Amino acid sequence: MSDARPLLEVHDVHKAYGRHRVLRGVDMELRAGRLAGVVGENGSGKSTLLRILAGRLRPDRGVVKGPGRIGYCPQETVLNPAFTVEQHLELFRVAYGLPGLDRAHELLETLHFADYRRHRIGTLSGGTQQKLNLVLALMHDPPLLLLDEPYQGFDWEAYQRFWELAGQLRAVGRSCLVVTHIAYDTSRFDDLWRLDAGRLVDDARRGG
Ligand SMILES: Nc1ncnc2c1ncn2[C@@H]1O[C@H](COP(=O)(O)OP(=O)(O)OP(=O)(O)O)[C@@H](O)[C@H]1O
Repeated sequence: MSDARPLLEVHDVHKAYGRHRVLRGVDMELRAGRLAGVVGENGSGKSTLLRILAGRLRPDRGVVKGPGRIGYCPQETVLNPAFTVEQHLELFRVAYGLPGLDRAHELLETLHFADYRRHRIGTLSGGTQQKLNLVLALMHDPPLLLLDEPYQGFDWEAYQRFWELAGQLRAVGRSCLVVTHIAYDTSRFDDLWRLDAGRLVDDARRGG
């Protein structure tokens, strides 16, 4: 596959809530096989931007061109507390039109929570629910993943496993865009932007 065209192109995106102008001309290009980060203070508009990129929110102005299939992992989990992990996988399998759950089960192993397959969501810790949230966004193997604070609630081991998984995805040409207010570990990203005053600026503090 040619790498010439960006996987995601964002041009001059604006969004206001009433008079509160949150995004004021966001530009971005993301290529295949990249691990990208957007950092910014609480309330700077990171989740708003991600919702727009995921097609969940309409911008007031501007253009977003992305792949047809996107994996979106919102900050708040969208899980039903009465259903088990496996029932969630089955629901999403049908929604995505997948023939089976091999990839989903592989992801449970990678994130180390296969033992919870028959557990109801209401009995799981916040970190384990977040792992399922990630698997649901990933199980149809989309070329682009939009992850909003994906390691929220993770312990150190889960955090390491998340980055291993992100590395594996990058190696096979998938791209991840991670939104976080935690600005450490930024050397892990190939591309890093800071959302500041409604615009994305290249973050010069990135290491590596
Ligand atoms: N639906 C909404 N209606 C009105 N204001 C909103 C709405 N959603 C977000 N906002 C406001 O827009 C601003 C940006 O919110 P957003 O959640 O995008 O920021 P964020 O950078 O993701 O914050 P955090 O790091 O706290 O998650 C905030 O001031 C927020 O209060």
